[in-house]
Amino acid sequence: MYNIKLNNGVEMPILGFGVFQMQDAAECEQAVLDAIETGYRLIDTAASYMNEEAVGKAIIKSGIAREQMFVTTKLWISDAGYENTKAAFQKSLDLLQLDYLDLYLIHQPYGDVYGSWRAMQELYHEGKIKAIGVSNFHPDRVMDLVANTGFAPAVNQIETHPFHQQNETQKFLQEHNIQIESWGPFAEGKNEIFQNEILKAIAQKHNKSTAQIILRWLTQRGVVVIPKTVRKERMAENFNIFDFELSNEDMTTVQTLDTNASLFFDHRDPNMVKWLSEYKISR
Ligand SMILES: NC(=O)C1=CN([C@@H]2O[C@H](COP(=O)(O)OP(=O)(O)OC[C@H]3O[C@@H](n4cnc5c(N)ncnc54)[C@H](OP(=O)(O)O)[C@@H]3O)[C@@H](O)[C@H]2O)C=CC1
Ligand SMILES: O=C1CO[C@H](CO)[C@@H](O)[C@@H]1O
Repeated sequence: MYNIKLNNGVEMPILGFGVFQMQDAAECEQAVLDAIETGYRLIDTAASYMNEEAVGKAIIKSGIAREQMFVTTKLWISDAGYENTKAAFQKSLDLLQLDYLDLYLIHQPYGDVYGSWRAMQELYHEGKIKAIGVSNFHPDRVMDLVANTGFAPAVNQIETHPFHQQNETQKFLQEHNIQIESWGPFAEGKNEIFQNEILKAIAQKHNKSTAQIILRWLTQRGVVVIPKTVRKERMAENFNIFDFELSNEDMTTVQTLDTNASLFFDHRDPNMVKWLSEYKISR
C-alpha cells in the first residue's frame, strides 16, 4: 500500500475502505475494526450513511494512533450553505469523536455550494480539516467552483469502474491538479461485473480474483479506491493488490469495457429532482 500526494502536499492512501450501506451500527463498527486490522488506514463515510458514530467507535477501539488514520466524511445536500456547513461539520466531528478530519467533501453539487466551500476553506485554514474536496461534480461544476472561488478542491470522488471509466474527466482533473477518487469500484456488483469474461481471463492469467484486477487496474491508473465489504476475507483480498502488475495490454483490454455512462445516477437526468427530494437526512 502506498500514499499519493494531494495538491496541498497532504498524503492520502491510494486504497481505502468505504462504508456506504452499513447502516447497522454493530455491523459497521465490526467491519471498520476488521478493516483497520487488515491494514486499511483510509475510511470513507458520509453524514448521509448514518454511521459516523460507529466508524468513530471502531477507530477508538482499534487503538490505532489518530495520525495513522485518514478519515473522510461528506457534507449532505440539506446542510449546504455557510452556517449549515459549519454546524454539520461539527456534528460529524462529534459523532466520529475526532478533533480534525483528513478530508471533507461536498457530497453532491446541489444547494449553496459556494457558502459551503467558504465555510470549508475557513475550517481548512484553522487546521480542522487537512484537505477539502468535492464529490459527483462534473468538470463544468469543478471549473465553476475554481473560477469563482480561486480555491481548487484536492479531490473529486466520482463513480469510476470498468463500465464507467472516466478517462476524459480524469485527464481534466489531472490538468487541474485534482485527485480522482473512485466510488463504486465494483459498480456495486452491477452488470455481473464479477462474472465478466474479459476481467476473469486477466484474473486467471495473474492468479488473482476479478475484484483484485479491478482495484489494480484503477490504482495503476492513479485512481484512489475505497471498496466496500463486510466480509473480512474480502477485505484482505481487496487489500492484496500490490504484489503484481497489469501489462499495457491488460490495461488496454479493460478499456474496451467502457460504456462511458453512469450505472447509478446521471446528474442531468430530470428524475434527479425526485431522487433529491427522497434523500433528506434528519438528525
Ligand atoms: N460519493 C458518492 O456519491 C458515493 C460514494 N461511495 C463510497 O464508495 C464506497 C464503495 O462503493 P460502494 O457503493 O460501496 O460499492 P462497491 O463497488 O465497493 O461494491 C460493494 C459490493 O461489492 C461486494 N464485494 C466487495 N468486495 C468483493 C469481492 N472481493 N468479491 C466479490 N464481491 C465483493 C460487496 O459485498 P459484501 O459487502 O457482501 O462483501 C458489495 O455488495 C462506498 O462504500 C462509499 O464509501 C459510494 C457510492 C456513492
Ligand atoms: O454516497 C452516496 C451513495 O449513494 C447514494 C444514492 O444511492 C447517495 O446518497 C450518495 O451519492
